[in-house]
Amino acid sequence: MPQNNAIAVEFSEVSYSLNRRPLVSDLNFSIQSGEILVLLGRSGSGKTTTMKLINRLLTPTSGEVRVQGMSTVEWNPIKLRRQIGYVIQETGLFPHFNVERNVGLVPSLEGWSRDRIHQRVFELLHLVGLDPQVFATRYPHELSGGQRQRVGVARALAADPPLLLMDEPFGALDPITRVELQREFRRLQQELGKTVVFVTHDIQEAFVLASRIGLMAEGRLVLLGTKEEFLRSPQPEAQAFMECLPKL
Ligand SMILES: Nc1ncnc2c1ncn2[C@@H]1O[C@H](COP(=O)(O)OP(=O)(O)OP(=O)(O)O)[C@@H](O)[C@H]1O
Repeated sequence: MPQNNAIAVEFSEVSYSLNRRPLVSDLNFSIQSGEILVLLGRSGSGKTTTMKLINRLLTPTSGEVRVQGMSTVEWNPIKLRRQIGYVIQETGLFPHFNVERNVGLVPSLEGWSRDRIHQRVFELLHLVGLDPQVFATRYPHELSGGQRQRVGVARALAADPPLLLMDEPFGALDPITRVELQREFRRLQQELGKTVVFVTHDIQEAFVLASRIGLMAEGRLVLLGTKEEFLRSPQPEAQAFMECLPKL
């Protein structure tokens, strides 16, 4: 179905308002297949809203978001979301399902056989660095925060979606586990070649992960470019973020 192999997602003149108050405005940008686009911005700048416009948790007030060349409002929302893995800070794991059932959820909704699901879950747990023999039967409350995030990533990858949306997935972790997961995630992404949109307000995380950084301020995309372009930019919000770097 992709009409343009190079472009996974395209925002065209997109604005979204709630009670006439614009939450994001005039978004015009494309996400290339296989890149990690990091949306960076301070709290309330519109990052999550932008993300939710991709998987149609929100629809634009004006303009169009195209996924694989087709407007999100033309997609069947269920089919659209099956193309898109979603990882959020709280992971959204079901507390009464063990790890195997949580990771195998989408494949089971898609009608895979039990054997195939079992095999896939074990493969994915390996991939995210969890021993399936140890973790498959555990429940979310029996895991550390970092382990839960790994399960969240495994679940998002389960049905092999081409696109991953990750909203502050490592935000609640201690700094060492966080850096570890960032590095592993980057390696995993290179290996699997997924397109990733990653939301953070941490400039260091943006620099570790990004193919390109999209900087948001007050609901607008004020800069979109490589790390080098970001470093050279005179844009005041980019400068403000860079001033945070030495403190780290
Ligand atoms: N359901 C809602 N009702 C009212 N205002 C909302 C709603 N959702 C978001 N907003 C407002 O929209 C703006 C953008 O929110 P958004 O969650 O996209 O920001 P963000 O950059 O992801 O922030 P954070 O880093 O704190 O998660 C904020 O001012 C927020 O208060």
